[in-house]
Amino acid sequence: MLDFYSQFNPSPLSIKQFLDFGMNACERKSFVFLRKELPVRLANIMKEIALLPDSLLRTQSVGLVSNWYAKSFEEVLQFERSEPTQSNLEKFCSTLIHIRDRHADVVQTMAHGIIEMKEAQNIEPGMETSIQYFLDRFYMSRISIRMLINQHTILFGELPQQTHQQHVGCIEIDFDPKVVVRDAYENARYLCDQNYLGSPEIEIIEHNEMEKGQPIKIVYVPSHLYHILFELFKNSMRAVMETHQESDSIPPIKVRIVNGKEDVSVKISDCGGGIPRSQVDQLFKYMYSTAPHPSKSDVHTVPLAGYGYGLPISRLYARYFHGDISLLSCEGFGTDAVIYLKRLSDEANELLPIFNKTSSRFYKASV
Ligand SMILES: O=C(O)CCCOc1c(F)cc(-c2c(C(=O)NCc3ccc(C(=O)O)cc3)noc2-c2cc(Cl)c(O)cc2O)cc1F
Repeated sequence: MLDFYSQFNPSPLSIKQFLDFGMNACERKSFVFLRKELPVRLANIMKEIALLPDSLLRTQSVGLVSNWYAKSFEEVLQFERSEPTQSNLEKFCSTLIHIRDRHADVVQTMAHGIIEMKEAQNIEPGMETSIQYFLDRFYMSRISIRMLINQHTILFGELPQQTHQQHVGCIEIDFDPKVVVRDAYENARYLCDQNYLGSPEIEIIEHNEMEKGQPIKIVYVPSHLYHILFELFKNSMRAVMETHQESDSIPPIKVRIVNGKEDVSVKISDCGGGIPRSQVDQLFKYMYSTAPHPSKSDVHTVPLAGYGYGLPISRLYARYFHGDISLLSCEGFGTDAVIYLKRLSDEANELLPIFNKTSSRFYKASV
């Protein structure tokens, strides 16, 4: 069955398609679409997992993740031919929730697999590139599968559909990015105060070149933008506090939100001393997570640094709907991080990895 479903390409949806479907959502149509699309997306990435270098594939952690995918694949397949009766629709919904919970810790578990592999043997040069290639595709696929599951379970799950018409599933229509900028800043600041007994202030400036004087509103997934901003604020605060331990005046973090024709850009500027140009690319690497691995500290002192996966995965969230993140550091002064989000929802298409001969040839070549 894996071979059967992996021969289909995943079908990318745009935010506009998510919206149009969600506005007058029909559970039966969603069920018929997902019972095919989810196995296609799962099978595509499971074929890539099987192509991983043995030293990684054989680790306990990757074995665990691989089993979760196989089990979830089987569970969705049970609905392949079932009638869309009310009870089957309910069973399908609870199966999706069960699958989402099973895969909650995939990121940490994969990170642990990389650590296990590093401990077991030294890394051949080509390996780092193929693991970077794989993890970018693997996490992008995971983001897309969780997006489909969230849309279905929010639209048709038990939870009473939120009355405020602003939401369609996890997409917000009339979304003010300032709200999530403040949210992410406050939460990062809380951790910063705990770690450094202080934190930089924030200044938010808006430029709406398209509708002068109007507040900037976008159609986006707030939780995705939150994930990106929380990560960037943590990094900025860490750099600023590390370089201003002694001095009593801490320079603020400046956020500029700009509404352009193609993109809405959110620039985060700090005076954290910046990093050497040669080190910037390392920040996006899964293998060279800069941060020391968090000790099993008690829950309320969540370390400011995670597994060093925050930035690469944040970039995937930005790229998922064809946006991006750019890091522009001036060593000796500070760093600008720019988040680009597609402004028009019909251009914001899912960016999905496709398993085919080219991608599998990549693995053979680089191992
Ligand atoms: O997720 C995690 O675990 C956190 C993983 C990440 O942890 C980092 C972190 F938060 C902040 C920095 C950092 C530094 C720094 O640290 N500068 C001092 C140094 C000087 C020399 C060299 C060198 O020679 O290599 C490196 C750094 N300067 O600017 C940034 C900076 C980085 C990003 Cl992505 C950002 O959005 C804003 C920033 O201000 C580096 C990190 F790596």
